Order: sequence, then structure tokens, then C-alpha cells
Amino acid sequence: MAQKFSDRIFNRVKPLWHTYLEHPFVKGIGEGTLDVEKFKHYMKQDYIYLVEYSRIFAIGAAKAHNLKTMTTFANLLHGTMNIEMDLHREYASTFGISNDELEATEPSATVTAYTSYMLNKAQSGGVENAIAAVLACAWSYNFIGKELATWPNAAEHELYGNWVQMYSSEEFSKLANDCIELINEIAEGKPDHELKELEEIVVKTSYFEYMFWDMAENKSTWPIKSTV
Ligand SMILES: Cc1ncc(CO)c(N)n1
Repeated sequence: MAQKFSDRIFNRVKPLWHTYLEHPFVKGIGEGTLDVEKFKHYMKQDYIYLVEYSRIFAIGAAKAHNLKTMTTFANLLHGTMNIEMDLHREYASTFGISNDELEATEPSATVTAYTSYMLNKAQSGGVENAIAAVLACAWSYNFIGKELATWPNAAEHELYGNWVQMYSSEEFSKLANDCIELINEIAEGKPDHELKELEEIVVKTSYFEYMFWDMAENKSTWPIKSTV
């Protein structure tokens, strides 16, 4: 059987994704030693991120060439907005973060750059760009979640167990697998130079994922504190 496009992508990003598992923020979640203030910063920034991330699914649905692809994007949009974001709101409230506070979050430099890049790629290309833009997000979180779930007591930790459970869950694994299936379907019959472009989007978003962990670890917003 011919190699799937997702296998080719995975071989390319695997070394990069393994660096996530070595990142102090991700390790802190898995080992249960993470500073709560860092996690709260992450939760707020991630909420704002999820709003723009959802928008990519809507763009994908609008650009889909067939009903099956359109339905998958609609399901991903629904799953993110009604399941992942709902869990996020509930989870944030256990850290004393209200819905109003989540919504009022000013996106950091990293979140602004990351979501602008994804939106630009999704808007300037066809449906294949929309799926390439979200692939690393869903897939790498599932990759991290499933790995951390094997670490001793990580899934039972009183603060961070919920995060590990959420991203290793069957529901989230299905969401990630739907994205993988979509990219394979969309890649079929495409010439290599187009596949290379899609692969590049997945690599760039994988770098942005690393930057997101860094942003959370450093509680960073913008490099220069504005006085205006
Ligand atoms: C930054 C980021 N990437 C991916 C996901 C998975 O949905 C998330 N919640 N946040």
C-alpha cells in the first residue's frame, strides 16, 4: 500500500513534536509540578486561540467541494465550540477564571501571530489549506495527551489531570483522526509540489505550537509593555 500523506507528514514533524514532551510547561503538566499562574495564563490565551481556530473550520466548511467534507468541518466546528470550549470554560472556573475574564483576554504576540498565519493560509488557499492549518493543532494535542496519559498519576492529578484526560479522550482522538482522514482524502491525486506546500503549513504551525508552550511557560504577552 502506498504511504499515506499523513505518514509522510508525521515523519517530518515527529522530532519537533518530541521536543514538546521535553518542554518545561508540558512536562510540568505531566509531572503535576507546573506553576498554577502559568497554567492560568495558558488557559486564558488558549480560549482566545480556540475562537480563531474554530473560524478555520468554518472557512473549511465554506470552501469544501463535497457534502462529506463540509459535514466533517461542520462537526469539527461543533465539537470545538460546544465540547472543547465548554470543557475549557468549566475547567477555567475551577481556577477562579470567569467566562467574562476568558472572553476579555487580549491575545499575546504568539497567539496573534499563530492565528493570523492560520487564517491567512485558510483564506488564501482552497479547502486543503484549511485542513493543513488545523492539522498540527488537533493532532499534536492528541499526541501529547496520549503520551502524558501514560505518565504515573498524570491523568489523576487534581489540577492538571483534567487536561490530560481531555486531550487523550476518545472524543478528542476522534476529532484528531477526522482531521488526519481529511488531509489524506484531500491529498489524493495532488502533485508533489502542492503536497510540499501543505506539509510546510503543518511544519510552520508545529513551530507555532512550540512557541505557544514557550509563551505559556514565560507568561508572555508582548515583548514591550505598552504605555499607550
Ligand atoms: C494552541 C492550541 N493548539 C491546539 C489545541 C487543540 O485544540 C489547543 N487547544 N490549543
